[in-house]
Amino acid sequence: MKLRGLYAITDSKLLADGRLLPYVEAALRGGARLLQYRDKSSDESRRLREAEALRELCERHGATLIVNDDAELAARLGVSVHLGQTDGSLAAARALLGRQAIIGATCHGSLQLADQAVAEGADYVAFGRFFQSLTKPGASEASPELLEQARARFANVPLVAIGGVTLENAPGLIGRGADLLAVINALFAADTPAEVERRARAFAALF
Ligand SMILES: Cc1ncc(COP(=O)(O)OP(=O)(O)O)c(N)n1
Ligand SMILES: Cc1nc(C(=O)O)sc1CCOP(=O)(O)O
Ligand SMILES: [Mg+2]
Repeated sequence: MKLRGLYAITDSKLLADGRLLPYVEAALRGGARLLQYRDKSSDESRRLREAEALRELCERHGATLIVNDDAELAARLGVSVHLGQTDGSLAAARALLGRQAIIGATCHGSLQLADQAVAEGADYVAFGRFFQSLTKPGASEASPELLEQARARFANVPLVAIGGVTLENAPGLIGRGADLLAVINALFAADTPAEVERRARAFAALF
């Protein structure tokens, strides 16, 4: 499967009070290709329930579900995983999830971390944050030039750009080589599902 396009990431505050499923479905209708379930709580039964519901939505819309941080939950559901630098080893996740799963890795602003992640079998590498992020203001920074360097270095590895991505700054990231734009606030901080769908369509049309 070609990894390119809008990569929507859930947020437990923006998608509270019954918004999770209608807003995610709107993003998928609008063309999001990947969906990351990002929930930092320790409520295991709610996490399982929500992830199962998201898997069903993704299946219906031909999108790929990726669980943030938690390779065991991903294995339980038979889906994919995204791991940060302190979220466990990529090799262990591969052993748990098998060859079919997509395993993504956070590489911050570092080509060296990306080299390591690719050597350990990551299916994509994620760089960020490129801009001010309302969701994760303290995330370490990456420069847009880094994307160009990564593009030149990794011909066949999909590159994800994350952190403060908006419809305004997205074309510059794609122009520098991003294959996937990972977006939370600029997609889901919306008053209605219709607005989420409109934004997702606009992001998807950039590719
Ligand atoms: C696509 C994508 N890129 C980067 C991250 C950040 O991962 P991490 O550094 O582990 O931070 P948390 O998201 O777990 O707070 C991501 N989740 N997705
Ligand atoms: C989860 C996350 N990781 C980042 C990183 O740089 O690694 S930035 C980020 C938050 C992305 O949300 P928004 O689109 O609202 O800025
Ligand atoms: Mg993490």
